[in-house]
Amino acid sequence: MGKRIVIALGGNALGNNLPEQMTAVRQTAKAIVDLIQEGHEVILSHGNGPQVGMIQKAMQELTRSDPEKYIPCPLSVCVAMSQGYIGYDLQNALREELLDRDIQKGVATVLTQVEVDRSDPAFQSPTKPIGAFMTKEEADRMVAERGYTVMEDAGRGYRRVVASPKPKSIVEIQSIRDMAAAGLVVVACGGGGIPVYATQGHHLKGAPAVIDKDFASCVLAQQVQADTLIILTAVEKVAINFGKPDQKWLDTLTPEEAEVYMGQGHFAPGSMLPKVQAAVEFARSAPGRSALITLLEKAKDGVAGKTGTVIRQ
Ligand SMILES: Nc1ncnc2c1ncn2[C@@H]1O[C@H](COP(=O)(O)OP(=O)(O)O)[C@@H](O)[C@H]1O
Ligand SMILES: NC(=O)OP(=O)(O)O
Repeated sequence: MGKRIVIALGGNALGNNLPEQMTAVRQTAKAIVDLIQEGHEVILSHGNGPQVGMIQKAMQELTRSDPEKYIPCPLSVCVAMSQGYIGYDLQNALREELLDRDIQKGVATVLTQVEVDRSDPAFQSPTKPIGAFMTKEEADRMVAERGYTVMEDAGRGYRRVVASPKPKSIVEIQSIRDMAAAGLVVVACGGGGIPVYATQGHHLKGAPAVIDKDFASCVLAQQVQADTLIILTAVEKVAINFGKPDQKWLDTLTPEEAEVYMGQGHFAPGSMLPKVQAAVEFARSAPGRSALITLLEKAKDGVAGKTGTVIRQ
């Protein structure tokens, strides 16, 4: 029987630049349409780290070129632009793949706002890497010239980091539910959602942050009553002792086991840790719910129980 599945797409599903994204989304669309063809209802979310960094840098260069003509562009607006641009490529790749297989199904991207807490301590300590990788020298220059906060990102180089508050609720959730109920493939909560907080009355104000897409996808999966949250990334399974001689790939994890491993530092912060945290929170949110972490091209096998790491009670 078909399941309702929320799929969070990681960086390798989108690539790091415009041409890479155009190519990557074709493979991504094939993996997703495989699941749709098997009768599953799919709601998609995706990351935006490289893309939002690129957009933000471009907007900043514009302002630097003529500060009187081009006023600074808030980070929340850059997130909205990244949702539009990534949604555009995903929508088209999915549309094409569905038509090629004679599946009559619409695809729609929802520009999604996600509420955060204005007093979230994350605003005071940036942790979310965005944009391209830099050498130590490039990073030092950006700190001096632009006032960036930079961090070393999992042994891969230096990146700018911005605040990443926790998602509380999804503003457009009813529209997402309605569109999914109407049979559309919905792309929502891209880049973790446009971070906003409530001010006076019904007004929502954009926040200078990038929400983690795995945490936002967990909220989305709960709020659409999904059966499964699938986090697609660059590894087939989650490991303990990752990258060490005694590395061990995990087929299943209970929330309790995951907590023990988290406490022992097996999952890297900013990469595997938020995925495992999101998977645990979803698995615990209601009986019968499970999360799967696997490779994009293994999504179908993972849903069939043949591979990936499954997190369930
Ligand atoms: N314990 C672990 N098990 C598996 N992968 C891990 C682990 N710790 C860190 N990783 C790394 O985390 C990466 C996934 O994180 P990241 O690349 O940030 O995700 P995304 O796919 O969302 O862009 C994997 O490709 C792997 O290199
Ligand atoms: N917003 C977000 O989590 O993006 P990445 O997955 O690209 O880091």
